[in-house]
Amino acid sequence: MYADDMGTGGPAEAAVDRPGRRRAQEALVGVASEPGSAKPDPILVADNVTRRFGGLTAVNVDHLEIPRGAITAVIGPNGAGKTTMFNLLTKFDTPQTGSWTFNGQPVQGRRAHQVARLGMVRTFQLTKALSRLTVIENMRLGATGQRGEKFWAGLLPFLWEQQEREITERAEELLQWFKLDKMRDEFAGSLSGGQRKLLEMARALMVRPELVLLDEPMAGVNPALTQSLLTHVKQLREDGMTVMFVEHDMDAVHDISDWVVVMGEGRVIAEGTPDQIMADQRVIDAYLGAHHDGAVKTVAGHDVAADEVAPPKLDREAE
Ligand SMILES: Nc1ncnc2c1ncn2[C@@H]1O[C@H](COP(=O)(O)OP(=O)(O)OP(=O)(O)O)[C@@H](O)[C@H]1O
Repeated sequence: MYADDMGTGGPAEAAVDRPGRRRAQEALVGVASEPGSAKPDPILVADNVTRRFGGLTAVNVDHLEIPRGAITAVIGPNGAGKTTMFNLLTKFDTPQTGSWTFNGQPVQGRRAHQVARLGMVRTFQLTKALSRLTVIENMRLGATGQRGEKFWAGLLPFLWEQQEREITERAEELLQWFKLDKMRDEFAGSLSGGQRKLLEMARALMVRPELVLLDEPMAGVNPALTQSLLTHVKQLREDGMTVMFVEHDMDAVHDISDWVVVMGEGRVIAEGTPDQIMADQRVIDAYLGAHHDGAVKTVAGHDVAADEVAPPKLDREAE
């Protein structure tokens, strides 16, 4: 895990070679580009997940497998059910039907904090950093559930103190990695929107997750911090983590993802590599292309009206 490298100046952010990326992409060679396709080593497998709000079916996913060690983007028009799906998978919401396993273990019957302890955590579209707590206090809260969870640690103060010390050390390391260490004692409310997104991601990592779900991590973040965020997400993959992220910015999707899941009206309507997805006529029709609902999209860093959007041709990440 990357935490071990962090004490010595942080992970190799500038690393040109990305074995994690190569591994993830090689593992996906030969995987069918179709909804519900089987993956060689899925970390998450979901079946028959439905969530209705009154008469509206927000999520209706027959089968979904998320490849381990890869970055999977979840894209789709507004209201497609992406956030609701994240809420369900991490038990922030309850479906009408469905079952899913994480690392082969059923998630049913567990609550959100227990799911986090299993190793699956999420961040939110609107950051949840508690503005009247300092940055370090927010980080320490991210470890909730670790603290005092062992019976003997609760009884023996020195064990508890040791755990507290470890939590603080990890928080300090993560803050350093995200370059938030100078803001350590500032109120989270005084951070910029982008810095709060970084804090949110750093806080999610407090529980040493294996799968991180990021809901629109780049939304509202200025270009300089966007790069930093993308670099951090790529580094998670290098450190062996699996990432799922909801994103509308197709540049970001193409830049960092190994696999793309497209949702429409609650269903998974397509899956594939970024190149396959951007050339998929159904996806162009449903989301990327002329029939999109008039929203403005970002292509190659420029905002254009949706009906001007051809399947984007974007520069690939430097190998
Ligand atoms: N708590 C709720 N009560 C009623 N309807 C809801 C609720 N949460 C979501 N919905 C509806 O479910 C549908 C899916 O919403 P969701 O937020 O999951 O979409 P999304 O794909 O994440 O959209 P966006 O890209 O705009 O964030 C929408 O029609 C939304 O209005």
